[in-house]
Order: sequence, then structure tokens, then C-alpha cells
Amino acid sequence: MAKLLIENVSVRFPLYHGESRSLKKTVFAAASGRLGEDRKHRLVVEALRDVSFSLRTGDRLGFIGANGAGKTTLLRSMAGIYEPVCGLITIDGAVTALLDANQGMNLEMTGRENIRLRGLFNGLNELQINQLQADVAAFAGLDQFLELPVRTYSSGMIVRLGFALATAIKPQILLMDEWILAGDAAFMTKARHRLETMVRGAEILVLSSHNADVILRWCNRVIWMDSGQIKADGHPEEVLAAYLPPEQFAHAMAAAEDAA
Ligand SMILES: Nc1ncnc2c1ncn2[C@@H]1O[C@H](COP(=O)(O)OP(=O)(O)OP(=O)(O)O)[C@@H](O)[C@H]1O
Repeated sequence: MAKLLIENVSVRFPLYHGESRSLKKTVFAAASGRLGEDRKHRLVVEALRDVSFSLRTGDRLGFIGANGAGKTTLLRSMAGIYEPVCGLITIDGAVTALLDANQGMNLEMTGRENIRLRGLFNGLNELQINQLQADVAAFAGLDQFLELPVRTYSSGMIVRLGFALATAIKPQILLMDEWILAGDAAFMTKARHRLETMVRGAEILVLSSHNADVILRWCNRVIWMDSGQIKADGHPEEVLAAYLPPEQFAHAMAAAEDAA
């Protein structure tokens, strides 16, 4: 039985070199009134403020919210990439975090070597690693590119390899950002079944997406993030109906039904 407990979590980013941060991030932070000072008088962005919720086996949670609302920060905190300044994150179960296409890949190693690395990391034996290599190679369709360093791949090729690798191992708690939906149309048609099998196989799913129909199809709960705080938490249809303009909501409902 998997469990995830987020208690009064706040995350702040000190801005040591304000000028080197992306303009987009600075503008969002300033516009949403989340720039402040910490005890050492450093300029900080308050990315998450006192966030609490809990999840258990069977929960399939979607995060929605405007750019800069805190969705990625929350996913990354749950994955252990960011440490909260206060609050507690307790996780009972094995976490698979699919937050970037090339996450966990060594760009200097070949595609094939990366598959092997992932297998070793997941505790697979030689036979299972050989099966993983065959499975990922067949699915990613990268042919001879698998023998070249990943740094020579196009971004679409990295998505293919990242996707094939990510979906080859059955996760218990799955944290996902929407990069995984970013393959080209032909690839996504082929990928859809594999992705849905993985998503449905996870005990707990947490997905951040701007794609409302995907949230409607996969999630049974939605948290709406706004300026680093939870604005609404409930059934996907109710929260999305409040979040989206009526035509967009109707469109998403129709698209979710078509895809079902
Ligand atoms: N590495 C960072 N350094 C400084 N501030 C950051 C950093 N990452 C995020 N922030 C700030 O934290 C806030 C939340 O950002 P976050 O990326 O979590 O938003 P998001 O909801 O995922 O947005 P999007 O939909 O655009 O991906 C923003 O105001 C942003 O300025």
C-alpha cells in the first residue's frame, strides 16, 4: 500500500544572481507578489506556501494552474529534488519521477549504454537487462542511433528514448510532467497504449499538465495551484469547470470522451 503525505510544505528560491535567472520566472514571481526577503536579507521567490494534502493507493492526482503557479516545484519537491524550507514530505513506496525527457541519462553514453544503466539502477539482472534493451530499442525505433552518444540526438529522439525507457519499468508511485506527451503525432499514436498501460499500472499517479482532456481521462482528483498555494482540491470535473472558461471546459470534456 503506497502513501504520500505533504504537510505544510513551503519552498523558497534565493535569488543570488537575479540577472542570470530566466526573465519568464522573474516576471511571474514579481507579478504574483511572491518576491520577498529571507532572514539573511536575500531576495527570495516563495514558490510554495504552506501546501498540505495526502495521497494513497488508487489516487490519481492532476495539478493544474497558470504558468508559475508552483506545479513543477511541487512535483520536484515530491521527487526529492528540492528541499522544503519548512514542512514535511513523507513517502511510503518506490517513486518513479518522469520530470524531464533526459532525466537520469548520461549524455556522453550511447542510447544502448543508457538503457543498460537504467536496468542496473532498477536492480535488473543480465537477462532482464537484455530484454529491456530489446524492448526499448524496438519501441524507440532509433536503429543505428542507439550506438551513438545521446548528446548527438535531436530533442525528439531524446523524447523517444526517454519515453521508451520510462514506460519499460512498472512504477509504484509515478510523478509525471507533461513532457511525456510531447512526441510527434505518429510516435504518440504508437505510444498511447504503452503510456496508458504504465499510468494505469501505477498505484499512485501525480501528473502536472496544461492538457485538460488528459487530466479528465487519467485523474480522479485535481489540485488547482495558484501563486504557490492550493486554490481548489476535488473531483476533476468540478475543479476544471471552475478553472477553465466554459467553452474550453466543454471542449476538454468532448475530447476526453472521444479518446475514451
Ligand atoms: N530555480 C528557480 N529559481 C528561482 N525561482 C524559481 C525556480 N523555479 C521556480 N521558481 C519560481 O517558483 C514559482 C513556481 O514555478 P514553477 O516552475 O513551479 O511553476 P509551474 O506552475 O510549474 O509553471 P509552468 O506551468 O510555467 O511550468 C515561479 O514564480 C518561479 O518564478
